[in-house]
Amino acid sequence: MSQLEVKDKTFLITGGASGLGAEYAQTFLNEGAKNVAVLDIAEELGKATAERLNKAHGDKAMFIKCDVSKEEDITSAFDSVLAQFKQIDVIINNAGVMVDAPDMWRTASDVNWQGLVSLTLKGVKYMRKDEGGLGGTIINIASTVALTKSPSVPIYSGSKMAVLHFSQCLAVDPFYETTGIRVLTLCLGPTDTPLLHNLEARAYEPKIGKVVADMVVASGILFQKPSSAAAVVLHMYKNGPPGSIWLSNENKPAENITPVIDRAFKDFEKLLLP
Ligand SMILES: NC(=O)C1=CN([C@@H]2O[C@H](COP(=O)(O)OP(=O)(O)OC[C@H]3O[C@@H](n4cnc5c(N)ncnc54)[C@H](O)[C@@H]3O)[C@@H](O)[C@H]2O)C=CC1
Ligand SMILES: CCCCC/C=C\C=C\C(=O)C/C=C\C/C=C\CCCC(=O)O
Repeated sequence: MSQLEVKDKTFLITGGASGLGAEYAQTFLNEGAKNVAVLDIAEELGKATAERLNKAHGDKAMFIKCDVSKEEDITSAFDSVLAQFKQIDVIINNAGVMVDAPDMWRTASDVNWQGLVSLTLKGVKYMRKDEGGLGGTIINIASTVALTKSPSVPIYSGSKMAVLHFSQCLAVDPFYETTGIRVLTLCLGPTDTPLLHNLEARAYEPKIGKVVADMVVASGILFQKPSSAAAVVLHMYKNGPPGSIWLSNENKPAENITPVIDRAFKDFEKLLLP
């Protein structure tokens, strides 16, 4: 597969006001993206990010306040991006929160899971070639917690496993041949953003949170640089075959882990199929 162009493409990035989403916006504009729409619940931060991007890249970015856990926000933000930029070629479903605490897990699950599903479905409807669209790319952000067992954040981990499985099920052949839409998934390891601050308060139970937060410090787990994650997303966008799943961990280059996941599913099939 030849490399896909970033030039002339319009990106929609959720959770793009700060953290990794803002890093992805910057990276794709540096690569010549035509436009970037930043959707985020954080209004002041989002406006400031769009202003910074516009200063550096000449009015190519816009910010839209959007809480991805709210269906009406997603619909109206999607329509606003189309009204302003006339097209959407790439959606990066990046918005996510890691809080399993009792008063927060439902909202967090709506953001991490339902919001991502909703925007993916909206993107598919708009982009699909078999219904008059131009095709495109949808990048869904999962986590390495979808591949390991994290006892402190089982709800967050479950939502990321759901993201991974939803994306791979959606992409099964002949999805790409029919729609012209590449669905790509990123399993991201610990990366140095505010998501990893205040770890103790993020567990489903404070006692466990303290143990794990201490363990994370004691074990010296590397929090990779946001720029490493962005380099992997750029690589995936340019080179990722439809349905592929990627790893970004410990500042290493992009690794296509689709064969590893497929092998595991083949083992399940051996158990299940006659
Ligand atoms: N930082 C890390 O170690 C890892 C992050 N990830 C995933 O990467 C994605 C981005 O994470 P970070 O940038 O690290 O987090 P972050 O906390 O630094 O930034 C998250 C952004 O999402 C926005 N956001 C939160 N709730 C929202 C909502 N309801 N609607 C719209 N936007 C909302 C925030 O305002 C913020 O701008 C998330 O999906 C996260 O689960 C995955 C694995 C590791
Ligand atoms: C309450 C402490 C939670 C620690 C979770 C740390 C980061 C999770 C962010 C991710 O999305 C995935 C990245 C890395 C996972 C690394 C360690 C997880 C350890 C959690 C556990 O064992 O419960």
